[in-house]
Amino acid sequence: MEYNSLFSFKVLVVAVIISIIVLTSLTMVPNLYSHHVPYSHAIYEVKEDIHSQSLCTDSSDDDDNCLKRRLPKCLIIGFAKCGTYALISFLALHPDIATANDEVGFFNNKFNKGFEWYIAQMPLSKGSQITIEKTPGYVLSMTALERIHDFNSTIKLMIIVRDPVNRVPSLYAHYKEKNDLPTFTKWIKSEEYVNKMNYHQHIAQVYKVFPREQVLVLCEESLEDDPLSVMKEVESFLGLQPAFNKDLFVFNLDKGFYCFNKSHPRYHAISQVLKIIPETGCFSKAKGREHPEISPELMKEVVANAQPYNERLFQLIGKRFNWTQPLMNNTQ
Ligand SMILES: Nc1ncnc2c1ncn2[C@@H]1O[C@H](COP(=O)(O)OS(=O)(=O)O)[C@@H](OP(=O)(O)O)[C@H]1O
Repeated sequence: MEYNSLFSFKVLVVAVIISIIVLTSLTMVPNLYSHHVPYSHAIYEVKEDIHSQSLCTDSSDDDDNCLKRRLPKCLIIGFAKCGTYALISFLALHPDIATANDEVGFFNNKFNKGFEWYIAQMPLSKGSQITIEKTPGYVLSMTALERIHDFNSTIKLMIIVRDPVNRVPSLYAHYKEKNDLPTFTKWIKSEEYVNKMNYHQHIAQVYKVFPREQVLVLCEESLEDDPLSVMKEVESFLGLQPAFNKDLFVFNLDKGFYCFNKSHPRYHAISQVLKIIPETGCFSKAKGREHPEISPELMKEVVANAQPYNERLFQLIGKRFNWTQPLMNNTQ
């Protein structure tokens, strides 16, 4: 009898302890939909929750309590090898931005999959967040641009360009990994190469379809040298509350590029979904590749070839970038 009551008492104590543990842990799990959760925490939990299923489907798109996949309100449409991945990844640090992880290629290559498929490629987001997708090939296709316009004529577009002197070797290194290319000297005589310098022609097409105020043209060299100032420019273009600051980025001497500041709390929220080396907080080695060695003579040729294209670009967009100039005749 005595033994029985002692046993019951022990069971009761264990039950009470378990209940306390369960209740405590439940109250510690932040509730995404609670207005008591500090704003910034809730947002980063949303980003961490990026791979889970849609949590609501019927509410209005603007509903901030509704976590679901939303169609993009901004696209990074070009150009390949101009820092598009660094751009979208750094933007993911903003609490009001949700970014698609991979290049979706919907408007140029996968349009027949339909919008249901497209939306399924998007990250989970809250109503107040802007979803951004990047596919550098969109800028090269008039069909894609027209489809984007039909989809949303007020969508914002970002284009990032790079000094051809840097982009051309980057493209060459990229293609060379997959294809049997001629030597760099031969390649820079090819039509394919000449096309790669022709930002002007493609951006002119964009301006035929979209009003200029919906299109932001950025420069890779600025993103590389001073990511914060580029992020601020984008923040203002998208009409977002300022949330970027210098503590988010650190220059990594080994990599030679700005990387994420791993000790910043916002980094942890996005590091799971981006292609980042965990030890360094830098992008993988596919970003920041070795470029082919270019002789000074060849470089002179690349610069001279690019010059007229660059001028046309600057005229078109109404701003200049500090790109390589050909040497003056008397210093050659
Ligand atoms: N912070 C930072 N870290 C690493 N890399 C950076 C960064 N900022 C810009 N870049 C430049 O991005 C170039 C790759 O461009 P993309 O991401 O547009 O390439 S891709 O088209 O998606 O393959 C890549 O080109 P390569 O140097 O030729 O590899 C980089 O120069």
